[in-house]
Amino acid sequence: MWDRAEASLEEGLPFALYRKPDEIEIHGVFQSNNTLHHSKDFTEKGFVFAPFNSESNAVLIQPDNVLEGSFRTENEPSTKTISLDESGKGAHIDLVRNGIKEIEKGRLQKVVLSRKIEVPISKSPLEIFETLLNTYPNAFGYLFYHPEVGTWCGATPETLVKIKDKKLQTMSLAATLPYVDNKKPDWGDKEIEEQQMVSEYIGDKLAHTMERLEIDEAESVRAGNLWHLRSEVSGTMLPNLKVKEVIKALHPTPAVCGIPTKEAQQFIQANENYQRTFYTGFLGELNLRAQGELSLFVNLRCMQLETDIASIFVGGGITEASDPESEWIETQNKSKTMLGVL
Ligand SMILES: C=C(O[C@@H]1C=C(C(=O)O)C=C[C@H]1O)C(=O)O
Repeated sequence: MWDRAEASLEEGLPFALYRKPDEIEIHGVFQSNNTLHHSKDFTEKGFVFAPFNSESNAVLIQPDNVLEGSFRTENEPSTKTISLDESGKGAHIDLVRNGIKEIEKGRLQKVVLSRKIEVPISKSPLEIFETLLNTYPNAFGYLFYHPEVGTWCGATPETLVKIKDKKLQTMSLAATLPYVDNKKPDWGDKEIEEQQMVSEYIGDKLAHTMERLEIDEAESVRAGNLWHLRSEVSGTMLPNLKVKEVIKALHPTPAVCGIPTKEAQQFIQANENYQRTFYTGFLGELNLRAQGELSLFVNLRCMQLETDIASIFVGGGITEASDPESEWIETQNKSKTMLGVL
């Protein structure tokens, strides 16, 4: 599979390699020509790669060749010290301040604001991906390539939605604290409320589409060097509900956009200093195992790889209680997930 991926990179042919959280199998979806396909309604078969902007088309890699292999994780001792760069601090703090002002004016309840960090790289995409798989066995790890889209990889802790036999699973994931050895996180009211907002939003969005819907209590989950708060959400879809409607209801959730969605989207578009493209979009398996079965993840803790440079994308949820300096530190901490594999 690795040779095949290497050859596809050389020949400019699209593919995706991925490993689901806590699994050992690696899957490869390879397309045998370089056409740029899109998914119209998520009934197609393949690997989907969708941008943040829900109005734009989702890219589809057609499964001309599907390969499976296993990957034995070697726990690579992390000898690396990650050096963080303070450039971009002023701009990010201003962005967060503007977000807080907008919330104070009553136009928004929450908005997720992000930035892009460019770093030089010397490793190949496959080398980076291998390190990523070794470093983050609990994440959804992927490497995506399409000559017209670019090369992306990531290790995301967040499920957008899984569907099988009309049973649906998703999650409300928000709030962040750094991981400290042998210590449980001590969540403040700001974090607890921030995550509850996401849970309530998902509940409201899905309620009318489900026969039954359960939202679990929030629990602390570790994602690399970070903690998050997560509630698992599960339900049974109404018989005639289409997958497209579920995705439309869920993407983008306030874990990556804000509340209300449209106003938050507009604020992000007008104020962030770059284009998110596929960061905070979603990706994963579409009808590959069975029609109506999918496993999609939110594109977080990710980066776009170019020949000598990687662009790492990081953001955080802003509410009225946010402190701009802490939000800057949070994005610095989040950047360590990808910096750690370069
Ligand atoms: C936006 C990101 O992460 C999201 C935002 C979080 C937060 O605001 O605390 C936590 C997890 C994710 O839902 C990111 O990692 O870039």
